[in-house]
Amino acid sequence: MTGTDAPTKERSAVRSLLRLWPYVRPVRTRLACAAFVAVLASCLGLVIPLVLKWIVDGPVADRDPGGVWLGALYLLLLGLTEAALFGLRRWLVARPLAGVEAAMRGDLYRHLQRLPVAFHDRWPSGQLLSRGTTDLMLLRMFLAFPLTFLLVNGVTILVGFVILLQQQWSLGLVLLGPVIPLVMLCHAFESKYSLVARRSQDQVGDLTTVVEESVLGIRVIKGFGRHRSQAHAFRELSLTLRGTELTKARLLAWIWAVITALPELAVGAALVLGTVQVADGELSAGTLVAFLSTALALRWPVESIGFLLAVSQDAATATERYFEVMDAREEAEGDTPRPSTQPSPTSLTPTYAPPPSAPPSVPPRDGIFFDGVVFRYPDAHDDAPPVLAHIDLHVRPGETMALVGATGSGKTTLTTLVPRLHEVTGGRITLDGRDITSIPRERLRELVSVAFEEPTLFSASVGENVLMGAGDGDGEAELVRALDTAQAGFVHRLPQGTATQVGEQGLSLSGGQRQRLALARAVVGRPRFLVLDDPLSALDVHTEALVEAALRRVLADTTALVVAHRPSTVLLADRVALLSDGRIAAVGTHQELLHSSDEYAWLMSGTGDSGAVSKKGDTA
Ligand SMILES: Nc1ncnc2c1ncn2[C@@H]1O[C@H](COP(=O)(O)OP(=O)(O)OP(=O)(O)O)[C@@H](O)[C@H]1O
Repeated sequence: MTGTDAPTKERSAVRSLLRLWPYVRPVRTRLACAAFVAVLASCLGLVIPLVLKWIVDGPVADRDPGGVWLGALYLLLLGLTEAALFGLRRWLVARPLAGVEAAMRGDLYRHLQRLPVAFHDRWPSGQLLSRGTTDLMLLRMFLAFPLTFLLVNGVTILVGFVILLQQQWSLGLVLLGPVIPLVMLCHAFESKYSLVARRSQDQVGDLTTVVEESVLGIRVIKGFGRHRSQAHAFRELSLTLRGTELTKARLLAWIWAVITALPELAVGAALVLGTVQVADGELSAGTLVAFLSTALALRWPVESIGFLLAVSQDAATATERYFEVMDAREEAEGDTPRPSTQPSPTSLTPTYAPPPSAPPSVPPRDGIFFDGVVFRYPDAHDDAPPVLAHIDLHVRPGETMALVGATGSGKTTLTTLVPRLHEVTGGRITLDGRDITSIPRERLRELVSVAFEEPTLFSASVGENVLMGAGDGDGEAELVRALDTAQAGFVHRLPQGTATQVGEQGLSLSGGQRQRLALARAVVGRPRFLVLDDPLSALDVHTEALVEAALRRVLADTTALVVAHRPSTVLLADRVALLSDGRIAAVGTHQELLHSSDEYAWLMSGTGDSGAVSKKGDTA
C-alpha cells in the first residue's frame, strides 16, 4: 500500500474514530473527568462578563470604589480557578493517553510479527513505520486535546447562546444568523480535507520508505555514486508532500477565515443594534457590555472549530491507516486451505492452468516429503505459471539433500515452504509423516531451523544473535559448539568476544562473518530438520572447506535440505535434486547427475547459457 492506492472516496470520520473505543475504554473515567473539568473551566469563563455587568451597572454607576475592588477580586478568583481547572485537565489526561498510545503501538508490533511473510512482501516498510510512529502520535494528540475541546467548545457555545438570548433575545438571534451557512461550509470542508489528509499521511509513509532505503543502502549509493539520483527521488517526494501540506493549509486557512469572518459580521451588527437600543433606553449599558463580552468570550470556541475538525480528520485518517494493518489476517494455525483437494482462489480464473495435481495418494514418509507441491506467490499475475508447478521430493531421515537449479528456478521459494513462511498453493509437505499444517507453528519452527543467503543480524550481542535459534535450556556450551561448527572463531577476537554488540544488520561485520553467525544460529538448537539457503556463498574456499567439515558432523543426525550453487557445497550432500521448470527434474548423487543431466553438468561447470540448457528438457 502506498500513497497512490489510498482510498479516494469519502468515509465517515466518526465511524473510523469509534474503532478506538477498545483502547479508550480502560481510561474512559479519567477522560470523562477531564472533559467535565474542562467544561467547568470554560463555562467559568462565561461568568466573567456577568461580573462585569454587575460592576458596570452597580458600583460604577453608584460611584462605589469598594464595590469595584470587590468586583475586581471576584474576577481575579474566577481567572485563577479557570487556569487551575485547565491545568488539572491536562494532568488527568497525560498519563492515561500515553498508556493508550503505548498499548496501540505494542499491539501493532505484536501483530506485525504475526503477519505472514506475504504481507511483508507487499507492504513497504516505511508505510508500516509511519503508522507505528506519526499516526499513533496524531491519535494521542487527538485524544488529549481536540476530542475534549470539540465537546467543551460545543457545550460552551450552547451555554453562551442561552445566556445571550436571555440577556437580549433580539441581539442573540442576530448572532445566531451565521449558524446554518457555517454548518454547511464545515461539512464541505470536512469532505475535502479528509481526502488531502489521507494523501499526506500516505506520502509521509512513502518518504519514510525512501529515507530507510537510503540509510540501509548507503554503501550501494556511495559505491555507485548515486547520491544525486537518490537525493532527487527524495526531493521529488518531499516536494509532493509539501504540495499536499500546502493544500491542507489552504483549506484550513479558508475555513478559518470563513469561521472568523461570519461571526465577526454578526457581532458588528449586534453592536450597532445594541447601541441604538441603549440610546433609545430599551437596554442598559451594563447589559450591552455583558452581551458583547459574552459574544467575544465565544469567539475562541467558535473559531477553533475549523482547527478541531481538521485535527479530527487527521486522527480519523490515522485510525483508518492503523486498522488497515491491524485488520490484515495473522498466520493462523488451522486456516490453511487444503489445495490438493480444493482449487485455490487464484486457480479459479487464470488463463494458465497448472498441471492437475494428484491428490496426496502416496502414504506419508519419514524425513521431509514434498507431495505434489504447487506454489504461486499471492501477488503474482493470474496468467503467470506457478513458481513451483509440481514438486515431488523425498529427503530421507538423516539425509542431506542439495537443491540445485538455475537462478530464479524457485530454490529459495521451496525452502521457505518448509517452515511455512509461505503457504503451499497445492499439494502438501510432511515432516516425519506429519503434515506441516497440522503442526503448531511454534513447534514447527523449533523442529525446522533455517539460514538464508542474506543473513540478518539484530542490534544485539553476537551471543544473543546466535542463541535466538536455541531452545530454552541451551546456554554457553551450545553457543561455543555452534560457533565452532560455523567456523565463527573470529568472534573470540572481537573486542568483547561473544558479548560484542553487532550493529543494525550486523554492519560492522563482513558478509562471510555474518553468514557464519547465521549458520551458527541455524545449528545451535540441534534442529531435527535444517533448511539452508546457500549458506556458504560468501566464504572463501578455505573457510568453506572448514565449515563443510564441521557441518558434515552436524548434518549426520539431521535431515537437511541445502540450496547449493557450487560443487563444493553439493559435496556436503548425500544426494542432489535438480529443480527445473517448477519441477524436480532429476534426483541422484552428484556423480550420477553429472553423467545423466546436461543441465546439472552445465550448472556445476559454471559456463554457458542457462536458458539454452534448461530448454533441453532434462528428465529425471
Ligand atoms: N515475494 C515474491 N513475490 C513474487 N514473486 C517472487 C517473490 N519472491 C521471488 N519471486 C519470484 O519467484 C521466482 C523464484 O525465485 P527464487 O528466489 O525462489 O529463485 P532461486 O532459485 O532461489 O534464485 P537464486 O538462485 O537466484 O537465489 C523468481 O522468478 C522470482 O522473481
